[in-house]
Amino acid sequence: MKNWNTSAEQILTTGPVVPVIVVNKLEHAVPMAEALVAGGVKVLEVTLRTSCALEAIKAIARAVPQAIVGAGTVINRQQLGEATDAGAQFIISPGISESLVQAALAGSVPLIPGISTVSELMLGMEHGLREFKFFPAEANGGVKALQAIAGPFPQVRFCPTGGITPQNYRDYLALKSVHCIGGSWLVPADTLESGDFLSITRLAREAVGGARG
Ligand SMILES: O=C(O)C(=O)C[C@H](O)[C@H](O)COP(=O)(O)O
Repeated sequence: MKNWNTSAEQILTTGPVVPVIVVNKLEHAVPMAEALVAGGVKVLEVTLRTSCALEAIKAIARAVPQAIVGAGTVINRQQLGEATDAGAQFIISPGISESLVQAALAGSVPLIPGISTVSELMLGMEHGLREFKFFPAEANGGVKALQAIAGPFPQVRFCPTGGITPQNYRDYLALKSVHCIGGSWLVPADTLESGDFLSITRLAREAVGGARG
């Protein structure tokens, strides 16, 4: 039984785009989150790829209550526990494993695992999950592949991620099976590194605006 304090659906239907973020310097975390929120993007995936990622999640959770901050690149039980303790409101994984799903089901925040095959999707569905990341979206066949995979499972919804760009994201959002998309282009490494938070707000605003149009 899931005992999550929110649902994966709630997270993925908050907005059309989820930035996939790599924070290298802790001091960037809060102004970056504020910049994204100012641009209309509330759901933030901070990847556990850097040494300050957990601290970044903690800082955003504390200082930017309008944001819904989650942890990405979570690949095992230990990281799931650490991210939840840091205040992550959801967990995203590039893939799916039995032990990660078990850990998530025993925890308090939603897991959105990555799948790239029908069999992985079925593994998640066996545990009652209905929301998944489709990763790596473009390399795995893009919109066509996702449509084919989703075909037999009308109740399942996705957040495609990996190779999504300002040029192709609307193609994914047009699918009924897609709640939102994930992308790193919303927080470019050099933009964050130079502290150009106005550009981050602009990218967020453009992405949200473009999704509606
Ligand atoms: O870190 C994770 O948990 C991942 O699953 C990988 C990310 O989702 C992609 O690296 C984002 O892809 P791009 O937008 O093409 O840069």
